[in-house]
Amino acid sequence: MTYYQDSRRFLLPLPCLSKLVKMEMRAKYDIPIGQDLIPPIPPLCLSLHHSTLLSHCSSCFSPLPPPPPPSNNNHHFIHYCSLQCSSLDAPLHFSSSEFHFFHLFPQPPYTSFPTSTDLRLSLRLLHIIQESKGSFLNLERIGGLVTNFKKVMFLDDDQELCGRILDGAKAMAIARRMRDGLSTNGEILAEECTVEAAVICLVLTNAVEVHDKDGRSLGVGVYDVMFSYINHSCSPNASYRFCTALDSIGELECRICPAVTETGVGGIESESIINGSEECGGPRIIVRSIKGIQKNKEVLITYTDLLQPKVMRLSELWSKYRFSCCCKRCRGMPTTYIDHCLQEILISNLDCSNMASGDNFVGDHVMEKLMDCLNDAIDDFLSFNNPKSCCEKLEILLTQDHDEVVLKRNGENIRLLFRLYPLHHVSLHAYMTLSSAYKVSVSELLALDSESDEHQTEPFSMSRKSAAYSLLLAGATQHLLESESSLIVPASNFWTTAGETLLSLVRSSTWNLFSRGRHVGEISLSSCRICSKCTLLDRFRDKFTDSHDENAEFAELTSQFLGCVTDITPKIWGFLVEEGGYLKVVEDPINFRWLGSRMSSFTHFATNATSHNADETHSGFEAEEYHNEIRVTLFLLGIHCLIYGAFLSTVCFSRHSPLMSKVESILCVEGILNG
Ligand SMILES: C[S@@+](CC[C@H](N)C(=O)[O-])C[C@H]1O[C@@H](n2cnc3c(N)ncnc32)[C@H](O)[C@@H]1O
Repeated sequence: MTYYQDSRRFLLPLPCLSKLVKMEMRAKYDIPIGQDLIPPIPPLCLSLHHSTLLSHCSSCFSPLPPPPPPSNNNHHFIHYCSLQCSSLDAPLHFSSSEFHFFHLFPQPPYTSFPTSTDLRLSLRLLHIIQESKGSFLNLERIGGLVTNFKKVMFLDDDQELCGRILDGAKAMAIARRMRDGLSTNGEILAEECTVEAAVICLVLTNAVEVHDKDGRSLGVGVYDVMFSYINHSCSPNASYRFCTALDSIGELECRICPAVTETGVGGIESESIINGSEECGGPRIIVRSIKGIQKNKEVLITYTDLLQPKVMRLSELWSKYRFSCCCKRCRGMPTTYIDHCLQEILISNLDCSNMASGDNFVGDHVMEKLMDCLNDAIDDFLSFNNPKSCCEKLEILLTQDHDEVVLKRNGENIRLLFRLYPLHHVSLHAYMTLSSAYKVSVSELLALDSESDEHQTEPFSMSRKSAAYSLLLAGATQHLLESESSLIVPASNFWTTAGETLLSLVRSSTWNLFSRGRHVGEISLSSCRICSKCTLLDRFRDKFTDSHDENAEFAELTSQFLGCVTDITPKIWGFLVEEGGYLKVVEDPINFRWLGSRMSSFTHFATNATSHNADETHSGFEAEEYHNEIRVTLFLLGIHCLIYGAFLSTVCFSRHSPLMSKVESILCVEGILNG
């Protein structure tokens, strides 16, 4: 064995540096959009986050009833929902030395990458591999799974990460010694915990966050090669979801198969591959096509947030997975439309057309400044429980000119005046945060005083803003989806949220204030005709079944939906944005043609904003009629958004998706579906 001496004086055995095998998954046949590609796969092993240890079963991840108050007798770190789960998982908890790890480190000491959860998962995995007689001769691939060990520990210049992995490996080794009744006093040398370090690298390379049906992260898991061989793309053709062991009944053929992309010494012996046990009660993973995939084409998922601009995606993929993405979206020359929008800023005091092509001096400084402002506002909301201040800061971030002194390549200092582009990724984050921060402010205000008229107008104005921002976010994502169809996953969430927010505005009691003394009876919204122009509701009632051509159905329903919302939105947008602020700049949240003309002459951006005083000429009975009409139109729009969001969720996550059930129950409450 060759030894390698690195700058921190750790002595590690240098693994074989030969060319490595690279694996991927390919489609066995032509596969249309919206198809499950593999049967649900059980996990190899799982670990709950520290924050969910008390609330969820450590074996099957199902929610537990609230725990009894702590006593001297119930000082357990992990809990189970049943005897069956306990008998399945407790032996691994003890024999992997996870139990001893908890006793050594009752409070999670490792908070950054690798976290204490990663280390517990690594202990479990190491034990499972040893029990299945797996080999540790090739530390680049253990149990069939790639570790990136050499890249992380030897070739990379991120010494901090390498140091953290070694610290974690030592902590694992101490827990394992304690389990074996050995002394834990002496210092553990790096060469004594090489295998532990390699398993941590395996976990960092292959583990996925496991979510519950509401999208909350419960813990992390490693799945076998059928999932772990799937590579990343920023323009993926597949998504994944989790289901319980009970949900996964029924036979499904595997439509994808492993393929070797680069062969070399140290290939994969089929007997060294480990598989998850069907007995395991933990969440299964299923992969699904979100685009049509041709036979023999590679199946790809995303490892990162696709609404980030290229530079942020590349940096995250490098720091977490140690590769430079060369997918078609990252390679695009010139930059793809979506990446151009996500990073575009509008400079008002420079003639950009006169800038030399090497003058890309704006990027990093400006991005950092914008991200700082965004994070500061989000902190006010989430850490300091001050949604109002968050909204104020974000409205300023979106509306005002920012200035920044930057250094040009030629050493010259230049003062830039710039503003966010409405489709910039910081703008999209701001819309998302504003929608929920206004919603929370409404509940807080109503909780204070819901009686007087005076106290109803402010929450009503905030409800309008919340609805407007959620519609703008969904519309902006749909606009980007037209050039990058893998955005279907966020689009599904955003349309559903927009639908819910619009319906909650429709149900606001403040509408009665517009009745001028006369009581506006609850207008029977459910009895108004839903829509004669599209088949969305009928298709929803059929649960989007019986399609003979999934690709064509997707295109058809999208076009029907866009046709309807493009017609409906201008009738209510003026009303939603009446309160002013940044929203007044947005001419239309669905059809972004206005961006072209408005953005090319930036100086007109703020001053030319459309005036939406839609009801200034209305009074008395007219005003009442006007508001009833607005309310019905908002309702109609909300229903369209909900149904389309549910449709997209069936494409990404099947007809049994949680969003589909949520929309079903909302439509039942609204009287549109029979319960
Ligand atoms: C979960 S594994 C995927 C399967 C892996 N290719 C293998 O050979 O087993 C993740 C690792 O695969 C590699 N990988 C995944 N997507 C990639 C991409 N788009 N470009 C380059 N390497 C990629 C990286 O090394 C990454 O850390």
